[in-house]
Amino acid sequence: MNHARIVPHGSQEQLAQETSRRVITVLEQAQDERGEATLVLTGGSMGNKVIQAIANDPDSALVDWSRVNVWWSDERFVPGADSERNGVQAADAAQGQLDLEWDRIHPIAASDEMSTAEEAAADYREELATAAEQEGSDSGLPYFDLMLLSLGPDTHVASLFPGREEVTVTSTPVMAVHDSPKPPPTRVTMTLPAINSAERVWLLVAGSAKAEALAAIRDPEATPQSAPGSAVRGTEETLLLVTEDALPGLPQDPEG
Ligand SMILES: O=C(O)[C@H](O)[C@@H](O)[C@H](O)[C@H](O)COP(=O)(O)O
Repeated sequence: MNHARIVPHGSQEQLAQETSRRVITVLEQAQDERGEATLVLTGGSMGNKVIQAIANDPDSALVDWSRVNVWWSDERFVPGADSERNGVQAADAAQGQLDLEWDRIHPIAASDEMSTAEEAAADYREELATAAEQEGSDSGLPYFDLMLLSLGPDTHVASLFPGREEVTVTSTPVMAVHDSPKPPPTRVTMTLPAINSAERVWLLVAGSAKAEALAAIRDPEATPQSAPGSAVRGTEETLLLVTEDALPGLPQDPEG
């Protein structure tokens, strides 16, 4: 992952707050340039802390939230109100503080809306393609200003797990995942080409429990199959936003 710039932080709180500021800056700039901004959210505890930090950040008023499009890189295929849903956790973290427009929020369909994860994936592909068409693009994907991702302890990102065929798929931007090694077993995920279409990809890596995974994705021998997190890159920028305790060799932060 030599293409990625590592940005260390002293604690998870600092990581959340500084990432919040970075996100706000990107969204603001995108709105200045294009009139709107598009953010792809991630699940995971650090991703939720970032959303919470944005919701509590006085500078979030610099963004016109009614012109922010929100997508997810993956979702657990469970009922819509289930607290395991990344979308439900994101809404809880935002605490109603961000004045988003309902029709710009794009959750992946839940298991009480569609009968299979394949249907939910097809539905998301269509929604993405429609958004792309509205932007005058036939690529099947709208312009993503920023893709936030969280690194799993096994190096997974979104629902792309090591050793699984989903990491090699290039024929579709979104697919169903069955028998996921991490529960719940059924999921819907963006594939690597969709993730890597984003202008900026920022990978959140927090805590000493992620140190091995971080080393694995930075190993020059890493492949998408051995360490999916090693294969993500933005078209303009790839950042590893990390806490120092996830970086071997740097001092440990007792609060991290
Ligand atoms: O769908 C999931 O199971 C989660 O979204 C998962 O992909 C998560 O993002 C990472 O495992 C990092 O999670 P933490 O930040 O909680 O360690």
